[in-house]
Amino acid sequence: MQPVVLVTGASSGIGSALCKRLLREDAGVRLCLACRNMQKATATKAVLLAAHPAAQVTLVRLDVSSLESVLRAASEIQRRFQRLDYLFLNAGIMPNTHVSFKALISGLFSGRAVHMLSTAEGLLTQEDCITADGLQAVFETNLFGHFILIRQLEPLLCCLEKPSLLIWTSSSNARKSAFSLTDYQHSKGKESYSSSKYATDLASVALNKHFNKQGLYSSVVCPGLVMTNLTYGILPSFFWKLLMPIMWIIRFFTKTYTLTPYNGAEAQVWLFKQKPESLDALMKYHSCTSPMGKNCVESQKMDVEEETAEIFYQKLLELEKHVLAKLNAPLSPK
Ligand SMILES: NC(=O)C1=CN([C@@H]2O[C@H](COP(=O)(O)OP(=O)(O)OC[C@H]3O[C@@H](n4cnc5c(N)ncnc54)[C@H](OP(=O)(O)O)[C@@H]3O)[C@@H](O)[C@H]2O)C=CC1
Ligand SMILES: CC(C)CCC[C@@H](C)[C@H]1CC[C@H]2C3=C(CC[C@]12C)[C@@]1(C)CCC(=O)C[C@@H]1CC3
Repeated sequence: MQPVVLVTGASSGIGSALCKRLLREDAGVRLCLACRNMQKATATKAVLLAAHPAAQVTLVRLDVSSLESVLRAASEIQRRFQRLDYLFLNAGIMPNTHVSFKALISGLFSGRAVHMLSTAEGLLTQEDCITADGLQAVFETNLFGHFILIRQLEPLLCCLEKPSLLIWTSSSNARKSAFSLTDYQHSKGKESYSSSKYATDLASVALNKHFNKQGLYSSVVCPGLVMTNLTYGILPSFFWKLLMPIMWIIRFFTKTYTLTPYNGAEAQVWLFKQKPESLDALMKYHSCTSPMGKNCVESQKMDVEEETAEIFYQKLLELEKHVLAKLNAPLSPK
């Protein structure tokens, strides 16, 4: 049986490159692109089919920042497929971002320059907003919408005979100090992206604890710094083009400047080839690119405590109960 793979945010950047690479690995995969913009999704599908005319590529409309859309997409996916082998939780936003050039310049002359350039620690702030569901947009898009999707798709994901794998696109910008259990949506701070990505790491750890015995595994990847619409929202694309020679030089000091979506998808493609049971729940898998442009994957232990992950998971379940009751929707399966 050919694996069924669903990718959220497949219409551009890392998600779209991942789809291309998955078909190159195994032209028989049954690929479902879950996207909010059907025009962009159709264009991506056409590109995939041009390279692999016999490929099985379908589309499903999914806006992870709308619970109604998530519930509709989940029931459509359940109608179409009997199981899901891989679920790539990749859609993400980093809206209204400001770069602190003062921190950048002083950081460049400190002993932490390489760390700063690979994690963006202390460099970025965001202005977040509230969605129609009454949740913080970055939290709902990057984490909670995906969490509800997983919970709704449990019947397709939990099978002891054949394990399934969740693969979250996290970030080197995930930071413990940006996250708080008392304000896990990050409504008060200005680092909603860092907080949402740290929350992703916590959720993945907790999902492993609760679902491994049911045949569902979860892993986290970090694509490195990649030129996509997300990064073009931080600085304009012409600016990035000017910076390109500097970024190639930075590659001599850190392998995290993967720069292209193809390179950025390395860890996701690597995970696709692993046995879910063989993965370490506490590791983050990083896409890396050498100065010569050679790709590899490196694993690094996450800065996550299992007790915090469990408390956060219980909070996510409480919020799920609350929002589903508001929508008059049945609770996800136990
Ligand atoms: N670029 C980078 O340097 C890094 C990126 N990442 C992560 O990689 C992931 C992919 O981002 P990247 O490829 O860089 O950026 P892109 O902006 O190119 O891709 C983001 C994708 O997510 C989709 N998306 C955004 N909001 C929603 C939503 N509400 N519902 C459904 N889909 C949505 C976008 O859809 P649409 O095309 O309609 O906008 C797009 O397909 C993100 O999770 C990001 O945080 C992590 C580390 C570094
Ligand atoms: C190349 C430099 C001389 C100048 C670029 C400075 C900053 C704009 C960038 C330095 C580190 C970058 C970074 C990201 C965005 C751009 C930087 C802040 C990310 C936050 C993008 C999204 C992620 O998920 C992680 C990236 C970490 C590094």
